Amino acid sequence: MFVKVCGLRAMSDVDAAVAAGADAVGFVFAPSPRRVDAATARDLGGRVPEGVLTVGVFRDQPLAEVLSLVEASGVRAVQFHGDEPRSFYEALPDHVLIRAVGEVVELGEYGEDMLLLDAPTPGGGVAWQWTAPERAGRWLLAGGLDPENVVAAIGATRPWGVDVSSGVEVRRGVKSPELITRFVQAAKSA
Ligand SMILES: O=C(O)c1ccccc1NCC(=O)[C@H](O)[C@H](O)COP(=O)(O)O
Repeated sequence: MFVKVCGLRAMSDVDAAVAAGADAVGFVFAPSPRRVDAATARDLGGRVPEGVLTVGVFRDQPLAEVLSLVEASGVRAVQFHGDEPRSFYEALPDHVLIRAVGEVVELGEYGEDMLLLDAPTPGGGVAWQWTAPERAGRWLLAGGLDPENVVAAIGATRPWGVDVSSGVEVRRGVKSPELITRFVQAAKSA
């Protein structure tokens, strides 16, 4: 089970995610209470071992801004959370690409490496009618997951991976190392 913890802003949270066995850590560059600048993402990403993916999260930002933040932060993966066209994906041939969608689409349509099936409001902490795509593949379930419900959610949809943000926070934008640890361990045990 691939586990991504998103919206990290503090070293203690990155360390907790890595220690618990997370496969990816996300830094939000889109407008959000969780937004970080490129220098912060670079510092946080520098704490992460080679095998853990650092992901920059964007939503409907201009391509020039995306490319500049990706370069300055050094993230190895990019997650598009808006209506970014295919050309945005084509502009990043050397990065792992995650396409966030609100409904099931064919994996790889835009050249993405993974799909992320999410609630309509990203990072909103609201569970939706979790549904699995008909075809298996590299897709992540997201939206309202937390340490208490992630095992059942995985059992119901059998995703390739899961992604969490609000469910490991004590308040919006403030993560809890303890909740991060519990979430990653629960997802890995499912
Ligand atoms: O987290 C945000 O504030 C955010 C803002 C704009 C675009 C994407 C954003 N987050 C994307 C994520 O990957 C979240 O982890 C995912 O939507 C799940 O969020 P949650 O329901 O809070 O667990």
